[in-house]
Amino acid sequence: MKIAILGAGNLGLSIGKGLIMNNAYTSLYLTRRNTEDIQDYEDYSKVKVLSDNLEAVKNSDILIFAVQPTQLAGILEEIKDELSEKHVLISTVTGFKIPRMEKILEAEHFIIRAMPNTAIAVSKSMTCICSNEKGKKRIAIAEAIFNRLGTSIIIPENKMQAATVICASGVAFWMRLIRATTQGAVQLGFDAKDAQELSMQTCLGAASLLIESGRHPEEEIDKVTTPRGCTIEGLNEMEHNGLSSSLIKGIQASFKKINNISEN
Ligand SMILES: NC(=O)C1=CN([C@@H]2O[C@H](COP(=O)(O)OP(=O)(O)OC[C@H]3O[C@@H](n4cnc5c(N)ncnc54)[C@H](OP(=O)(O)O)[C@@H]3O)[C@@H](O)[C@H]2O)C=CC1
Ligand SMILES: O=C(O)[C@@H]1CCC=N1
Repeated sequence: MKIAILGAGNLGLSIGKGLIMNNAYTSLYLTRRNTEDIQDYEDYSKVKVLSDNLEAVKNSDILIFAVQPTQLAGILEEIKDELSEKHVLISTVTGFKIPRMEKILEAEHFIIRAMPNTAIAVSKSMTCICSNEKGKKRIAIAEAIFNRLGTSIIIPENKMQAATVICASGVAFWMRLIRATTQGAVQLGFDAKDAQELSMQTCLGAASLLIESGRHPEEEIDKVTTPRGCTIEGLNEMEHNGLSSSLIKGIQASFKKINNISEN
C-alpha cells in the first residue's frame, strides 16, 4: 500500500509509527508544513518526509488526513484536482463530516472517516470507521490498515461523535484513572514506579479478562468482592463519592462539547 499521512502531528505520527512498526506499507509519505522535527523519520526504509502535499498525493493511493479540523478544508481544496479513482481518502479529523468533504471536493471519491486513538502508536487502537456510499467499496482497506494497528469496527457516521468521546478522549479518561490508582498505591507505601506498574498491569488484566471471557464487568466484580471484605468496602465508598456518576457525566460533557465543535 502506498500511503500518505497529510498532517504528521500528534495523531498522524502515531499512525505513522504504528505503520512503520508493522511494516504495513510499500511507501509512506509524511507531510507537514514545518518538517524539521520529523526529518528523522526518513531514516526508516521507504519513508519520505515533505511539506508538499501534492507530491505526496501523486505518489500515494491511500491518503490519511490528520490535520486540525480548521485545516482540513484548505488541504482538500489544495489537492482536489490531483485526486483520481486510485485514491482512497481516510480522514481522522474530529467532527468534519463526510457531506462537507464531498461538497469541497465537488466529485465522487472513496471517502472514509476513521477515529483511531493514540494507542495506535503501539498497535492497540480501538478505531471506529464509517464511509460514504462509494467508500463502502474500499472500506475493507481501512479495516485492514486499522486492524493491523489494533481493533476496528464499522459504525454509521451519526455515531462518530459518540465514538470519538468513548475511544479517542477515552484514552485520557483511562489514563486519569490509572494515575489516580497509582497515587492511591503510593499512599499505601509503594514507590511511584512500582505503584504505576501495579496500576497499569491491573488495568490491562481487568480489560483482558472481559475481552477473553466475553463476560459482563459485574460478573467479574462479584468474583472479587468477598462478603464484608475490603473490595466491596472500597467500591461502595467510591460509588458514594460518585465514581460511576462522575464518569458518565464527564462522557456527557465531552459529547456536548464535540457536537458544538463540529457545528462551528
Ligand atoms: N483520535 C484521537 O485520539 C485524536 C484525534 N485527534 C484529531 O486528529 C486531528 C489531528 O490532531 P493532532 O494530531 O493533535 O494535531 P496536531 O496539531 O498535532 O497535528 C496536525 C498537523 O498537521 C500539520 N499541518 C497543518 N496544516 C498542514 C498542511 N496544510 N499540510 C500538511 N500538514 C499540515 C501540522 O504541522 P505544521 O504546522 O508543521 O504544518 C501538524 O503537525 C485533529 O482533527 C484532532 O481532532 C487529535 C488527538 C487525538
Ligand atoms: O480533545 C479533542 O477534541 C480531540 C478529539 C478526540 C481526541 N482529541
